[in-house]
Parts: sequence; structure tokens; C-alpha cells
Amino acid sequence: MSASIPDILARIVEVKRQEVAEKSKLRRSIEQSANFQKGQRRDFRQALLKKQPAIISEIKKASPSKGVLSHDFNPGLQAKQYSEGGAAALSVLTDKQFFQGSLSDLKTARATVFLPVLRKDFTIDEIDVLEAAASGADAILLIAAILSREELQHLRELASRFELSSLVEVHDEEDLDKALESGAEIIGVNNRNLRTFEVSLETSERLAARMPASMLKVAESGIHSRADVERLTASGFHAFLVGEHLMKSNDPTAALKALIG
Ligand SMILES: O=P(O)(O)OC[C@@H](O)[C@@H](O)c1c[nH]c2ccccc12
Repeated sequence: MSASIPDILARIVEVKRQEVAEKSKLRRSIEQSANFQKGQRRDFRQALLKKQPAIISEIKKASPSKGVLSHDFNPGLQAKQYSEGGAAALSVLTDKQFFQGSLSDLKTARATVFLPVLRKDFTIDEIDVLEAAASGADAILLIAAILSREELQHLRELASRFELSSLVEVHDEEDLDKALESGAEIIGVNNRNLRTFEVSLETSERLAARMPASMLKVAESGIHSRADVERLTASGFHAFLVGEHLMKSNDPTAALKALIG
């Protein structure tokens, strides 16, 4: 990994720390809304297990590596098209500054379909988990590279108290060991290195070999074709997180059907 490449992940986390400080002032009311939403969750894990291959279809207006992906961004319509194409679940980017997303995108998407929804953001604090729960998310993302083993475990357990699933994201052996030790039940391998933006499906293949057979394995990023899905299925992946390929398509429903085969 080259040290000269600007470390986007560190910059994002810096912004998240400022947001956490702001949001924490509203903790009592956020926690109250989180409690109200209990009993309303859609089972993310079961939804993935029910489909083969299970495609977690992502709603993402823009990204730091690719810029704006969709110029007529419409999260409700996108959700509907994904649902019609056979998505197992949705992933909605809620980060504002780097991905141009919002919690209201998540609410709109979820209200339009019956699929469980993953809140895709950079979770670093309890308040983020409470906020996801309060916003009606069904699952959260926990990125191993920005959390300690203890934090991973603590935030996952907090999520589960609010009936949310956690997708624990890893991108190398060190992350994976941490994720396994923290008791992760769903592990996603990000083929995109969040520090350098390099994408390689080999990352998924390499790390899958080190995971228990019973682990629910998700391959994330850089998936563009039915051949990619087949290749990763062969190395033990059951679910696939796909963003750019579907966001850039003129017909997301057809694009999704083609990935499913
Ligand atoms: O657009 P892609 O290459 O299909 O990737 C989707 C998803 O994996 C990617 O958006 C992602 C994976 N982990 C993240 C963490 C934060 C933000 C974004 C991500």
C-alpha cells in the first residue's frame, strides 16, 4: 500500500467524529425513536439466505472514487426497480459529505418496497447504531478497519439489542481475524481497498478460504457481470453487494436479473 495516496478513510472518519459529537446531544430522543421501531425490523440475514445468489443492491448517488453515478437520482424508484429485479436486500448510502446520501434516502427506499435495508455508513459510535435503529434500518455496516475488536463486538451487540443485523466488513487478514474474534455472523469482504481505491476480486477469494464454512459470506464491490457472481460463488460466497454496476444501468431491473442468471 502506497503511503503517498491520500487516505480517504482517515478523512471520512475525521468528519464522522465531528458528526458524532453533534448527534450525541440528541441521544435521548434518538434512543426513544429507536425503541419505537422495535418489532418492525425485516430480517436481513434470513432474506439473504432465502436467495441464491443473494444480491444486496445498493442505492448510491455518488462515491469518492467514481464521482456522481446517477444524475437523475431517485431512491424510491431505484428501490422499486431492484425489488422487481429480484434483489434480496437493499443497501443505502447515508453518508452526506462523501457519497451524497441521507437517512431520508433510506426511509424513502424502505417505504417503497418490502425488502430489508442495510444502512451503509461509517459507523464509529453507539449514537450511529441508535440513529440507524431510529431511522428504520434493518442492518448496519461495521467496518473492521476503523474499529477495534472490542468496538466491533460492542456495536454489534448494541445493534442486535435493537433487532438489527450487522454486516462486518473486512479487506485483509488482520480485519478478518478481528471480525471473527468479535463474533461476527455475517462477513463482507470489500474488494475495494478503502485506503487506495484499488479493486480486486482476488481479495474475496483469498479471504473466503480463511472463513468458517458456516459463515454467511458476502462479496462487496467491483462486481459487474454474471461471470463475476459465478466466480465468487465458486469460492463460497452466497451474497453479493453491488452498487456502481446497477446505479449506472439504464435498466436496473434487467441488469439485476442478468446478474442473478
Ligand atoms: O459500487 P460497487 O463497486 O459495486 O461497490 C458497492 C459497495 O460494496 C461499496 O459501495 C462499499 C463497500 N463498502 C463500503 C463502505 C463504505 C462506502 C461504500 C462501500
